[in-house]
Amino acid sequence: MTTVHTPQPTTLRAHTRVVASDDELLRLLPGSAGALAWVMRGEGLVGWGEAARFEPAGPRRFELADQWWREFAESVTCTDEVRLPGTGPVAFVSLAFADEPGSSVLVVPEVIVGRRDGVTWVTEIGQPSGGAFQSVQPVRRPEVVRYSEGELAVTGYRRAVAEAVRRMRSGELAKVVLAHDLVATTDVEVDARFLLHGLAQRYPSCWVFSVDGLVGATPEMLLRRQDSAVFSRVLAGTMWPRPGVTAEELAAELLGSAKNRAEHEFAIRSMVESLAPHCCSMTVSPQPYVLRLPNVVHLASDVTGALAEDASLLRLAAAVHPTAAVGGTPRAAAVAAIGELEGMDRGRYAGPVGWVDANGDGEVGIALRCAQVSGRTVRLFAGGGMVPESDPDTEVAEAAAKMIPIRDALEGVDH
Ligand SMILES: C=C(O[C@@H]1C=C(C(=O)O)C=C[C@H]1O)C(=O)O
Repeated sequence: MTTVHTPQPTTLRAHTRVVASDDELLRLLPGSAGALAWVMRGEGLVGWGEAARFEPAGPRRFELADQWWREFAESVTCTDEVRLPGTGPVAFVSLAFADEPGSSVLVVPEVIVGRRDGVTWVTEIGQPSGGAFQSVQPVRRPEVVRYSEGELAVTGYRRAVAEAVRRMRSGELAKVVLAHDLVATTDVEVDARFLLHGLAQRYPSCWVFSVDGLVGATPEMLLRRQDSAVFSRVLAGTMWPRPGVTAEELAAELLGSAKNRAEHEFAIRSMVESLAPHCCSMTVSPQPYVLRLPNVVHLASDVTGALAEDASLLRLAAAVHPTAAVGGTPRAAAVAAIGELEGMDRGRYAGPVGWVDANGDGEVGIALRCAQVSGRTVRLFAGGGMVPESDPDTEVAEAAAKMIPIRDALEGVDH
């Protein structure tokens, strides 16, 4: 079902102006409820309040989202004194991984504060109650965090991986990305800002995000569109630190691993093949490089393209989602196997998350290293790409390594 909450868009006005502020964007979020963010190294966008919301669902969710946003943005009377990507009205977006149930969300905040190349602006949409800048409520931290199994326990995940490997060895599939969940329960309602602050501090090379309770720090840029230029950072192929192995040795091991190189190749190929029809030229890193994070290292490749047509970010995202970094190869068979073998609803995990502006520009990452926050309950997700050589125990360890960012942020490690 698709639901809309658009309070008389024809009456809405948006005003963007420069503000003299060097406050950290994430520290401006006045409260946890409705906190919206897309920030890396102090730049990006934060938002709060709700001028409009749209919840598309099902296989047409991208198209419905794109259409709604275009119509909404056109109906807003905008005075933009800054004119940069992300100024004027913006929708924060978070789309479901799967077609069913496929609950996705677009939120247009009443207040957006953005920063790019040191320029800080505020956009007010409608008449924000309480004005643009509100007093910031103290950030709550949990004292107790208890973990329990989610919809797919570790034992079930190990079994799902073993079955996927069996199917791939019999030639049914080439790659499939499986995931499982974990539930954390805390003593007080989780403050999205507490997670965001911890993630931003420890993962400066990731995009920290918060959209409608989905909070995380993704290292993977699905697509950035700015005018006719598109960019993607594709990740696939992962190792994690072990005692006695230096960072250099780990990076060399990853680059030399045929299994990880094969996983990476599938992901790159899926991105290139689905983006190429929309581009007149494309370049791909000649060799993957190693992206080092505190918890894991990944094989990474950058893809850039020049658009051949005026396709919005959401239309392009529809074409490339899910890449074989989070789906598999062949795509349709992999998505079907994910539904069957996981037997859980991924929700918006592994879907596109980010923002779009009125020009159709914006950024969407893949919602990874994230959790769905709801009151005192936090549902964490992580997984990995399977190929015929995958080992179930190693895959269980990989998913555990990928849950570290959210676990540390929730437990307040180094806060
Ligand atoms: C599926 C996840 O990550 C994806 C899978 C990877 C892999 O299999 O090596 C690496 C990065 C991501 O594209 C996750 O973080 O949950």
